[in-house]
Amino acid sequence: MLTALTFQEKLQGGSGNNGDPIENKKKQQQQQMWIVFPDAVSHRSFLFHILLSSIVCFWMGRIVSSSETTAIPITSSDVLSSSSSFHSHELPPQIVTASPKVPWNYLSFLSGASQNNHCQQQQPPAFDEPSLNGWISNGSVTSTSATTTAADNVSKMSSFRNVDLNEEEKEEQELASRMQYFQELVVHPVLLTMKEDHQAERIAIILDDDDDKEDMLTGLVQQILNYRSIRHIFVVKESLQDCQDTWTDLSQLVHSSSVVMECVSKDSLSSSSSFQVDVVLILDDCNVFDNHDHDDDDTQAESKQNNLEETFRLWFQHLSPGSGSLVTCLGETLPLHHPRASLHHEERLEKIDALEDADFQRIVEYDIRLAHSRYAQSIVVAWKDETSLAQWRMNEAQYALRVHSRLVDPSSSLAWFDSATMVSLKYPSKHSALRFCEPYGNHLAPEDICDSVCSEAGHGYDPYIENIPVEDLYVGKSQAGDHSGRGVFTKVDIPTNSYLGLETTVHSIIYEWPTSDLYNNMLDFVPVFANTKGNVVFVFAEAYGYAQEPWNMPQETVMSHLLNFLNHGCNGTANSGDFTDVTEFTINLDLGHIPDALQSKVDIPYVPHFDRDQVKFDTMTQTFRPINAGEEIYDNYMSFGGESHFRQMVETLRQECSGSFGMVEQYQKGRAVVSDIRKVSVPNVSRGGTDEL
Ligand SMILES: C[S@@+](CC[C@H](N)C(=O)[O-])C[C@H]1O[C@@H](n2cnc3c(N)ncnc32)[C@H](O)[C@@H]1O
Repeated sequence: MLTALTFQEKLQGGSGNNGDPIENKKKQQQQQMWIVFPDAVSHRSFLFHILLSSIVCFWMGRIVSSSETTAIPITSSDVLSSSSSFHSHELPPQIVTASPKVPWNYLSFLSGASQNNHCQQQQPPAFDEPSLNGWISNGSVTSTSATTTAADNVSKMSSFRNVDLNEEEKEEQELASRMQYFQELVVHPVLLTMKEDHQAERIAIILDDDDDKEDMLTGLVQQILNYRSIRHIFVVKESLQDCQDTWTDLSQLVHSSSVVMECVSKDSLSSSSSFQVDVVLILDDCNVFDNHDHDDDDTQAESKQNNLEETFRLWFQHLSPGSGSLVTCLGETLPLHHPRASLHHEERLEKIDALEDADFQRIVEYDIRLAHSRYAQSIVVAWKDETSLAQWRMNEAQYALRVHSRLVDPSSSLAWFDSATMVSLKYPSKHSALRFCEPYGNHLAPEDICDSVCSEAGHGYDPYIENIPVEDLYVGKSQAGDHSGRGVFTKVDIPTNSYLGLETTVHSIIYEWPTSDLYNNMLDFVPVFANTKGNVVFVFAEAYGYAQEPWNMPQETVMSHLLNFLNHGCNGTANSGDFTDVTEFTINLDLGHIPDALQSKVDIPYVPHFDRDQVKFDTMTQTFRPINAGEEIYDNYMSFGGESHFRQMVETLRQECSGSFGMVEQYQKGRAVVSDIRKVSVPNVSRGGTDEL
């Protein structure tokens, strides 16, 4: 059993809380919702609104002052200052009955002070002044969410230019702004990319006990509370005693939701086997606001490394199976020429090593650029399972949908982060990619990875490799076999290692994994779809595309232009694409997995270079033999089924190379409908064909 102090239990009864967090959050929003008149609203109705609000507030004040609750002489500041000495027997009887564990800040909610604040919020702001109570969304309606302090931070930021502040206040606001930026960029990427059926309910935060970390912790909790799925937040401290300082602010944040906040000591954590969370944020090593680098001596560095491994392993055990993820800081991103860069890089890789050693299957990093700092902070996200990284690779609209559906109130709580920000974070920095293959001590990347991914062509396409434009190619009757249909030939001599039609392959049609997933589901669950015209999209991918699983989820790519018509070179006659020293007839199908040479993914957890360049690798075709003018260009189809259909792909090739009809050929000759093809053949198997030119 975990030793833990529960400061906040579900508030039921007295608070009007019904136990459903979404309902409660909505209810609170409704309580705090206020209307901002759009510019188009006439001045007269605006004045009318002020008048109406004043009358309502006046009467509300009368009602409140005559009620019992105003007898409680507590204001927000009273509450804050008395937090550590609070005892439940000091509560007025009626509230104790309502909820024995009610935090006393609930009293301020009931008190006149709180009601008055509510009324003040009803006052529409003057048009030429920044809002101090919320974030104006599209000039029409706005609401403050459960995380009012987050909205306060935003409004503080918005008042930078307009309000006459002294230096100290300006500095304070700037700090709040920077903090919120960091908090948003740490919390949202990981929560937004949790799998749809494994959204985060339980989350743990580890921060050290520096004074300035208290505000950081409060802000992180505010951001986390934005998520409808969150049920339980654990704050992990050295001892339970350490929670005392921050607890007042924190419990205030969750007071009206049914999220449970709990303080957990590190000791109790290591002795507990039942404690499970979906996400852990380990931010005690983040150097966000001071710019000092703490140089460790060798012994310190070694023990730090051992601790890291232990910590990560411990969290690996406590993370929920399937989708558990860990977020931590990787350190500053120093420029390559910086005098401390090597040492720094060594430290970064040690952390990555520790994560890999703790069994994390996929690791990505992204940079948070802090205006005041010389360099960026690298954040690393590690997942227990290898398919989670695919969630990190969605498009802007998909992220936007998630922001919309997962957050209670994105418009008032997010000042910096949105779906477009997420897109900008989904690729690791060039800095980390460049550094990855550099030899530092024992942290060399595996040699084959360096050869195939890092050093091959650097970033982008290699300027020293010749590109043969599609104008130099033509389509003719293939010489691959009787039923091989059309093929691609060259008008010019092509040297070994040339690119083919880069100018068109960059326009390849990529069915990203969510799209592939969608149409495969449609075919599985709505079989009639296979015989509709809509299925042409599927036929196109099946007949002319090739599969990859760069992030362990199958997706298809179809080349544009005439390169679509490249046929497979049977019996090792391929002269472009993947080079293999085995053929479809000699390859060992009992391997059970696709050979490394045909892999479209790199099977180690952390590969920033590949992550950045994946689309390039998937859309690029190069020759590996010289090809003379007039010769047919052959591809190597053996990898086209991806990992999941590797065996079926090779078996299909064996048949086609023995003279049987290929998929599109059957389709075009009317010998099969696609539903049959899907049954007898396999998804992603072969490119189509016809012998009728
Ligand atoms: C991408 S298409 C290639 C262009 C195709 N030949 C056409 O005319 O549209 C793939 C199809 O070509 C056929 N094909 C490719 N290579 C072949 C080969 N070596 N022998 C027989 N058929 C082949 C298969 O039928 C496969 O479905």
